[in-house]
Amino acid sequence: MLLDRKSLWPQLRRWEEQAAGRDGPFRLRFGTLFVADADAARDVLVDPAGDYLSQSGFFRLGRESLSQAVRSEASRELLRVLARHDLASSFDLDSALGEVSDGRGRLRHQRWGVELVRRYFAPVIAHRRHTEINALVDAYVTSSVVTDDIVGHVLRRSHRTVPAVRAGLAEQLGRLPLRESGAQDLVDVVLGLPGELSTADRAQLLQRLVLSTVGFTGVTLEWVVMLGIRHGYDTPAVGQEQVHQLVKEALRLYPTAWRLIRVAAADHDLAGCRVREGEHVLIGTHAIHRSAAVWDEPLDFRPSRWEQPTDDQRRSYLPFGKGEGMCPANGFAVKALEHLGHLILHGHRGHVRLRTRKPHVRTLLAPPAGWTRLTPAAAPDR
Ligand code: HEM
Repeated sequence: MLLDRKSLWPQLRRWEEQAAGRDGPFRLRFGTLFVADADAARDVLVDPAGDYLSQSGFFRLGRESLSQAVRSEASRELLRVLARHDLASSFDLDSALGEVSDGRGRLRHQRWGVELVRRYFAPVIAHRRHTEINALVDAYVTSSVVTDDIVGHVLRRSHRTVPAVRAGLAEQLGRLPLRESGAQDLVDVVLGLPGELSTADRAQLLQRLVLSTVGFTGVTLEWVVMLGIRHGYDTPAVGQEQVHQLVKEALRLYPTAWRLIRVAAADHDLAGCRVREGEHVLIGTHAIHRSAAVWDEPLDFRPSRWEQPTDDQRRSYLPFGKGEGMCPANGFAVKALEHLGHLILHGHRGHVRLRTRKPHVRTLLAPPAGWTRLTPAAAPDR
């Protein structure tokens, strides 16, 4: 059911329809509680009563999350690393686009965004001198992030190359000294994490950080560019503010992180529904973002709705989660998307060809299969 190779998009649409007809959380066929209401989602994510296990999608080893203290320190360190780099000035878009296009100059969906963002974030992920680590990160991005998390060809297990990549990263990390003068990249961040962590543990954490950094941002970039082209934003006249609204609206209608999962730590009530200890709760960000009770014409792609969002809309907007597990890099990710989105749309005319109209949903909610072609705008306008 949930684990076959197909896109989960029809399933998501069914859940959205079910949610529209209900007043509160409801159980899915396989028992998980589905939450499609912003207030209930906040109760779970912010969790003032401590009813849920403290979980992290990325700061974890296997299923075991790192302690909240370590996660907070790691998030702070991550933000310090991000602040050290001026990615906007060091990035060469044209050569990156050339490298990620196929032999016929096309950008293939469910792949190109991740490969481009991998290049954009290269100085953040690992310094250029870490040649081996960079080669392993590249292998991980193409084999596992694209294949497992976006396209989803593999059932349950990660791609067969993942253990070898992890072992290689562990070996490389084991050779590096801990930097005394503060972290410069994600390699330093994982090396500096406190606690009894083996190099294999640190390698696993590095992989998850690469997935969060590159996977989510890359897929969102594909949405921004594809929707931007379809709605006429691929013009030298496009402004930063328009791209800002475009990014916000892309993340509303197609939230890359389409669901957040938590496990109940104790029996309790949630929005009138009894939740049992150990039960899984799935917060359907996509359903919250498409609720007709909150958004006018929710299925319409309308960036102008962000000119004056209501309080209710602000509260119901959760593309980066909420509470202690919220994405620490949310502001940074939006800035990167605005920068890249503007660079691409301002400097090119685009053409999109889709093989299907339906988004592709696995771990991430990605654009439909197909491709985008970019043609540089006339020289004086660039
Ligand atoms: C559009 C891009 C992005 C989206 C949509 C996104 C989304 C999310 C979401 C929804 C969560 C919370 C998961 C949960 O509560 O279960 C999260 C957590 C996280 N994100 Fe992001 N993210 C993005 C970009 C980034 C980037 C660029 C980085 C790093 C530079 C990053 C690093 C992290 C980390 C480390 C966590 C775990 C925090 C913790 O558990 O304490 N993310 N992200």
